[in-house]
Amino acid sequence: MSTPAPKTALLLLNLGSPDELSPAALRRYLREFLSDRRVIEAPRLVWWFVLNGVILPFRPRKLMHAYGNIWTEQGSPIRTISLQQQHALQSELNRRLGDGQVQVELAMTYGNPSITAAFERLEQAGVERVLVLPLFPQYSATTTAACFDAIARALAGRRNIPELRFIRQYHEQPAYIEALANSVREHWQQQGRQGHLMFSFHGLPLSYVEKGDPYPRQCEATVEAVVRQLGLSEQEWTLCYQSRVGIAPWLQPYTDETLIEWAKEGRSGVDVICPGFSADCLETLEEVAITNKELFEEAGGSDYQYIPALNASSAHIQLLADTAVKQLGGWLDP
Ligand SMILES: C=CC1=C(C)c2cc3[nH]c(cc4nc(cc5[nH]c(cc1n2)c(C)c5CCC(=O)O)C(CCC(=O)O)=C4C)c(C)c3C=C
Ligand SMILES: [Fe+2]
Ligand SMILES: [Fe+2]
Repeated sequence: MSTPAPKTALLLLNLGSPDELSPAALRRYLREFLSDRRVIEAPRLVWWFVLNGVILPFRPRKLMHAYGNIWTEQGSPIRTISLQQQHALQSELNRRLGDGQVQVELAMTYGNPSITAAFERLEQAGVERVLVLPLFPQYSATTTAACFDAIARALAGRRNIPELRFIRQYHEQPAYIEALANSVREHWQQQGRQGHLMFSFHGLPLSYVEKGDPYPRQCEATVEAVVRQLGLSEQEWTLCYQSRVGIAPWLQPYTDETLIEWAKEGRSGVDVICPGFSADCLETLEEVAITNKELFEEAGGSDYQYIPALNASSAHIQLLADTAVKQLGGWLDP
C-alpha cells in the first residue's frame, strides 16, 4: 500500500472589507490597507502625515454613506460573496477529486478572515501543501504581490511552513474569457442590449505602471479576448479605469469622466462590466452601479446598466476549479 499524499489546501484570497459598518471599523481597515507599501509607494514620512492627518480623520465618515448603500444583514458583499465562492468551490473540488482531497480556505489580504487565522486553521487540519489563488484575474503589484507579501508575513517566524504554490494571474484563461462573454450575452438577453459596452477596471497610479506594473496590458488582453468572442467592432466598446484616489494621475480614460462626456454629447445606452472584480464590492455595487449611473443621468444620459461580477455563478466556480486543478498536478493521491 502506498502512503497517502500529504493533505492539500486551496487558499482563496481577496482584498478585504471593514468588519462592520462603523467609523472605527472603517478606520481600522483603511489603516491596514493604506499602510501597505505595495499599495502606497509614497515616501513613508510624507504618507504618515497624509494618512493620519487627512485620510483617517475624514474618509471613514464619508465611506459610511457609501458602504451603507450596499451593506446587507450578512455584512459586506465582498465577504459574503467570497464565502459563497469558497463553499461552492469546496463542493466542486469534492465532486471532481473526491471528499477530503483538497480543503478550500478563504482569507482577505486586509481585515478578516485574516491570512494568519487561515494558516492556523490549515495547520490544525494537518495541511502540508497550500495552493494560493488570489482572486485578481489581472496581476498587479498592488494586489497580487500584496497577497504574496501578506502570506510571507503570516508565516514569518513559524518553524514549519507548508509547501506553497502561487497562481499569479488568469486574465487570458479561455474559461474566464468565455464566462465573461456569456455573462454579457445573458445580461443582453434578460435586460436588453444597450448600444455600447464599457469595460471598467480598478485604476492604478500611472507612476506604478511606468515603473513596470503589467496590469493595464493584462486588462487590455482580457478585453481584446472578450470583444473577439462577442464579435464587437471597435465602435461598440471602451476600456476605462475607475476608483482613483488622490490627485496624482492614474490610468486613463477615467470611467466617471468618460460617462459624463458621453452623456453631454447626447450618447445614451451603455452596459458596464467590471471584469477585474471577481466579486461585487463597494467599487462595483456603489461606485459603478449607483454613483456612476447617477453621474451619467445627471449629465443627461439614460439607459445605463451594470452587469454583475461573476461572483459565485456556476461558470465562475468551474473556471476557478479548472485553474486550481491544473496547478494541483502531482500533489494529489493518484
Ligand atoms: C490608493 C491606492 C489604491 C490602489 C493602488 C488600489 C488598487 C486596487 N484595488 C483593487 C480592488 C479593490 N479596491 C477596493 C477598495 C479601495 N481601494 C482603495 C485604494 C486603492 N486601490 C481604497 C482606499 C479602497 C477603499 C474604499 C475607498 O476608500 O474608496 C475594493 C473594495 C473593498 C470593499 O470593501 O468592498 C476592491 C475589491 C484592485 C483590483 C486594485 C488594483 C488593480
Ligand atoms: Fe482599490
Ligand atoms: Fe472607491
